[in-house]
Amino acid sequence: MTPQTAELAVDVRQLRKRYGGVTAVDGIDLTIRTGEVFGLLGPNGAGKSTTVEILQGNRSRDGGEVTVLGADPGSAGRAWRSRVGIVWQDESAPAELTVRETVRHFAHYYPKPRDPDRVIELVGLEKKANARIKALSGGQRRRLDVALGVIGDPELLLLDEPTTGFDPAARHRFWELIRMLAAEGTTILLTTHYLQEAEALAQRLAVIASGRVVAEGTPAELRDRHGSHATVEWTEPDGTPRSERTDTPTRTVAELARRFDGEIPGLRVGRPTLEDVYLRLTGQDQESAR
Ligand SMILES: Nc1ncnc2c1ncn2[C@@H]1O[C@H](COP(=O)(O)OP(=O)(O)OP(=O)(O)O)[C@@H](O)[C@H]1O
Repeated sequence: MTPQTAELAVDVRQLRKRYGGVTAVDGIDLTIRTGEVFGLLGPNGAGKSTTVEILQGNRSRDGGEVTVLGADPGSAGRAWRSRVGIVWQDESAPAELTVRETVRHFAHYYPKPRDPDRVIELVGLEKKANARIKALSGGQRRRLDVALGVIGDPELLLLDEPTTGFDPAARHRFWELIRMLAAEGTTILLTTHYLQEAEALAQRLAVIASGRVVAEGTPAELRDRHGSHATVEWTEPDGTPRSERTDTPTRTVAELARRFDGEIPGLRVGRPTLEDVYLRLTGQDQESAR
């Protein structure tokens, strides 16, 4: 193994997966460095879940090479599994058990688990520690799923849409948890539909559409590379609102300042958001404009 590959927690080359006549993953390359938080973005049906399931070793592939923590997930054993944290979307934990009983029960599966009560607190379920699973709300249930994903103190955490169904406070609490795990050195891959979430958490992102990577980089790189124009908005003295798309907003503002001889009424300079870039990259900007 070269030093470079040793630094990679996930190394995917030309991954392919078909379901009958449907090509779900069409030659994806992905590298995730050890200790990095990596976001996988893409519209419904882009191939995100399929990719994550292959990385987890829960789905076979039709082509390509996949290395996760130094092993092929298709053939890796139990010791490898205990190093990878997975958050299931349909966890079949027994509904009659309480939250604390469930987390303690799952802790037994791992050689070096985290403290169950600490994990319950981390996901914000301390007030529900003695509640039965069947009495949890959907969002509380998802938080329990996250608790079960991190109880084994994994080196790599694979999260497929972890915050779907969370209220805003729970989402922010989850972000804190991810940041804390990342600060402790956990490598994290998460798929999400929330651009704000990707931007808040991920050091690098890949955008996939129709089973292919259409862009990869830091959120700032994606914005700079794929969303060049800024928009300058102002109001004319007769009250008419005006706007101009430009690559040189500073020059536009300077010209306006000269013309207005001082304050420019209604001045706003907008840069494309990651969401604008994402919609363009995935071909959804035309769709949403229609
Ligand atoms: N078990 C399956 N059998 C047949 N087709 C499947 C199966 N799982 C996924 N697909 C198809 O493969 C493609 C990729 O699906 P996948 O679930 O990986 O996308 P996704 O990016 O996770 O979407 P979403 O954001 O909606 O969860 C879709 O066209 C989907 O219909």
